[in-house]
Amino acid sequence: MGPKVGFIGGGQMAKALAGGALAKGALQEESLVFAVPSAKGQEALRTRFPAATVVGSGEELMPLCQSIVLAVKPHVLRSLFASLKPLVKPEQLFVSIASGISLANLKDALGTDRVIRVMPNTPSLVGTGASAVAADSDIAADDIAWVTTLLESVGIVERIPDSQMHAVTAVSGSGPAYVYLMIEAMSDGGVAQGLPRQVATRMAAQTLLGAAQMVLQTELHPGVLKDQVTSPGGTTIAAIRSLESAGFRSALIEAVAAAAQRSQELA
Ligand SMILES: NC(=O)C1=CN([C@@H]2O[C@H](COP(=O)(O)OP(=O)(O)OC[C@H]3O[C@@H](n4cnc5c(N)ncnc54)[C@H](OP(=O)(O)O)[C@@H]3O)[C@@H](O)[C@H]2O)C=CC1
Ligand SMILES: O=C(O)[C@@H]1CCC=N1
Repeated sequence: MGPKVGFIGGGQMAKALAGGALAKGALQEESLVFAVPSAKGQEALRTRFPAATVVGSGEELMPLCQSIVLAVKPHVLRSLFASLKPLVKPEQLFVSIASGISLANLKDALGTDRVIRVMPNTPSLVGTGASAVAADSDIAADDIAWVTTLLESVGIVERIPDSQMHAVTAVSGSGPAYVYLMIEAMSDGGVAQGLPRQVATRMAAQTLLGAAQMVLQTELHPGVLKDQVTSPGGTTIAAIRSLESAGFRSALIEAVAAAAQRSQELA
């Protein structure tokens, strides 16, 4: 068994990352330690990860782990810094997934330079995550490699400067929610046209998946791919005309701007 990997926080995102990495063999369940305060949360983690260690607080977890993922809500993390800082050892690596807390703040609050900031997203659970990694230039190559390998086991990874974290949070961190909204709405449209709900949702979801794969695999501009679907005088251009008049593109651009602004406010 390798060095222990701790998760302070065991909610949606910690479970998505740990579950996805376990499924790909990038982490071993016996090496995992989770810290969550509630008995209910602890029980859920013991059921989900029976070979992992579950403790009640970050202070208990700290001495057990070599690498520690900070996976609590940003305001909770801020409240934990004072109790975690005295327990930090120079050999420990910290990986924060909390939105809105900069690398500089994290390093200052933890009293160590061995900090990497990551913005993952929930599709990591099924191996199709999109994660951005920010680290200062003095971070060891081994530390970056460990985090990158972990995240690549659950999806794609982009290295970005810390200053772009608000933008990435708005596009890929929060982005799955926008896509679920679109799938739900397309499904509603299908139901309105007489399709059974299950058929409509499966067709809508697979259509988004297929279109996304076309963008990633062909590397063609999305506009070129859109033109390939759009026959002159056909059904698709009728739908696009309707979407444009409803401000579909502008709504998405403004949604990303709103999320980025909220990320800045939370910082
Ligand atoms: N959800 C998402 O799509 C994404 C989230 N993030 C970031 O990930 C972080 C976690 O988000 P998410 O997983 O959604 O949050 P959840 O609300 O799902 O989980 C929060 C977890 O924190 C635990 N917790 C609360 N207080 C403490 C404490 N004092 N010590 C240790 N653990 C505690 C909770 O335990 P209990 O249940 O016992 O209260 C729970 O397990 C956030 O900072 C968020 O910004 C980043 C990218 C995407
Ligand atoms: O909504 C949030 O604040 C978090 C950050 C990115 C996704 N969920």
